[in-house]
Amino acid sequence: MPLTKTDFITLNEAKDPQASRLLFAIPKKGRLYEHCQKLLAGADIQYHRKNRLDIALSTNQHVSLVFLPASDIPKFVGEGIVDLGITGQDMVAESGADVDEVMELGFGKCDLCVQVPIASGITDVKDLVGKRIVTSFEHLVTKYVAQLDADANKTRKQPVKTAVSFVSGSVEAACALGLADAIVDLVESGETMRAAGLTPIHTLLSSQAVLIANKKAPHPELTAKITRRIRGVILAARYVYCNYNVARAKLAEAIKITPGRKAPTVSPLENDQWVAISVMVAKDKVAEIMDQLEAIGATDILVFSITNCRA
Ligand SMILES: Nc1ncnc2c1ncn2[C@@H]1O[C@H](COP(=O)(O)OP(=O)(O)OP(=O)(O)O)[C@@H](O)[C@H]1O
Ligand SMILES: O=P(O)(O)OC[C@H]1O[C@H](OP(=O)(O)OP(=O)(O)O)[C@H](O)[C@@H]1O
Repeated sequence: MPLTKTDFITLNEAKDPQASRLLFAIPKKGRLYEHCQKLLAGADIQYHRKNRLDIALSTNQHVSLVFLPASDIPKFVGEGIVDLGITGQDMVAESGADVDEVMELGFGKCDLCVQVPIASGITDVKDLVGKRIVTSFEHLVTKYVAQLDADANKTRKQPVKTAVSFVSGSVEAACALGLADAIVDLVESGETMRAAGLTPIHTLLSSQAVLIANKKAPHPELTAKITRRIRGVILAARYVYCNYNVARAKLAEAIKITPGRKAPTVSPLENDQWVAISVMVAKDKVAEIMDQLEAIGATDILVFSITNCRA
């Protein structure tokens, strides 16, 4: 049985008679779990989780971590049972929960796609009208299909209805098992889809992990502090720190290549024909940028990873 707000309050008050802690929901397993562990460590939210317990009190912040299924987190946050949470945008959309999306976190990226057997030859979602669709995203798909049916029925004498059935996992097997003509499921690398002989014909939404908050959450200062810390960790993961020397005559070109987030730091060298530049560079562009710097004669190009930052 899920823990109720009363359970949390009892637990909090027993541990902390001064004030209740901020309740922060984290996926208890699955694709987002390890990323969340890294985020918490980067934000220095320390805790000790006892074996099999789904609540852990932070030892250095006024926070209780609550480990929940990713699919339940939007509802818990929306209803104010917990104050903050991390889950996928797909889960937020499916739940219909009214939450504040505070920040995209840059991991857990995937698309929710309509997929059909390659052998079916179907290329248009309109051809699924009146057929059977299996999915774990029952609400989103029912809404989507209702619109498809409504459009199709405008021009039909006999109205048709597309059937949507729910399965909780292994959705990709539904067509091969004869349960469905199409499925709606998440796709990242496409490996699962291809292995099941399926092909995508439409994307319902693109998703990534997000930090969500209850709209009337108490503890606004602590929420803002945690948000700032998480933003710092996310930013640090996207950038590297680059240091290099370049001839003063090439400074303008160098700044064009590495403009930095605001502007690069330019320091004089003992040799006044040269300057040293320190600058943040997007991690996914660093190799290209190093090539360009070399091409203008920059030397001693060093790249460092950033463990944390505030920008
Ligand atoms: N292949 C994938 N690549 C990237 N992100 C994914 C992938 N599959 C799922 N996700 C993201 O991770 C979230 C959790 O998915 P996961 O399969 O880990 O669920 P789970 O822990 O089994 O969930 P639950 O037990 O709540 O059903 C999804 O809602 C989605 O946002
Ligand atoms: O495009 P891919 O990289 O293959 O990823 C897509 C798969 O990942 C998710 O399932 P997951 O592996 O988390 O297991 P599940 O089916 O038990 O949810 C999703 O439901 C797909 O099946």
